[in-house]
Amino acid sequence: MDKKEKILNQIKGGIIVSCQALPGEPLYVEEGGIMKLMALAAKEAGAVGIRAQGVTDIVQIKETVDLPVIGIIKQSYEGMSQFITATMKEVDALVETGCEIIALDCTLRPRFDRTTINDFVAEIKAKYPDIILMADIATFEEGVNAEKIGVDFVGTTLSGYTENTKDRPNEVDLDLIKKLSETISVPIIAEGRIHYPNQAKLAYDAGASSVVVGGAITRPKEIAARFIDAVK
Ligand SMILES: CC(=O)N[C@H](C=O)[C@@H](O)[C@H](O)[C@H](O)COP(=O)(O)O
Repeated sequence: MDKKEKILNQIKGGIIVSCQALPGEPLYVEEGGIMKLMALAAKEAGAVGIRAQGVTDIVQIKETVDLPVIGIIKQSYEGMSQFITATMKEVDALVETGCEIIALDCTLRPRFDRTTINDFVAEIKAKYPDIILMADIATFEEGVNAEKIGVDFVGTTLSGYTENTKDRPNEVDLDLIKKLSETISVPIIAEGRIHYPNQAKLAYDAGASSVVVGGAITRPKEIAARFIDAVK
């Protein structure tokens, strides 16, 4: 069994917990320390993988739990909408951490340097032939394109967060999961706006191979707000 197949088997059918806090969020600590504990809690609960942001958190999480890690680096660049692992600089840093999968923005939005996502993925694969990539996409067309350029997983992460998808309901995009899973053969990772356990189940019913849940587990401010809004 090759590395990719092994990871797919590890994460298939389970819950990957996204453990992220960015500067400005209550659980963000520059020197880390919090997200590795979130990852430990996730692992003890039976999570099959972790998604994490930034070198500090990824390294600490890898020292704490022996689960496959999907690594990203969020970095904004002027004049560019992409901010999840947007350039080779972030890919290089993620490879260095040893995270098993690297996720990157694979939307078809224009890029600041006038390159295309197809060129960028080709460049990454030429530099790191064994790399395992997850494409974070927002639309069906982007998922189809991501398979064509040879990514290993397609994630619905960005549905609802781009100009042409911002009107979609604030919940998991089951239609996108279903349509993609009926069309492409690359495994689909359902991610984004899964707030309740039954939505994770519905994502599987729609054809996902794996499911990422973030804020509903690891962002207490978001969870508290949901309760507070409900009783207003
Ligand atoms: C759009 C964007 O920047 N998404 C990020 C991607 O890594 C994270 O902020 C999300 O928490 C993650 O995708 C999990 O989604 P949710 O927290 O909704 O379960």
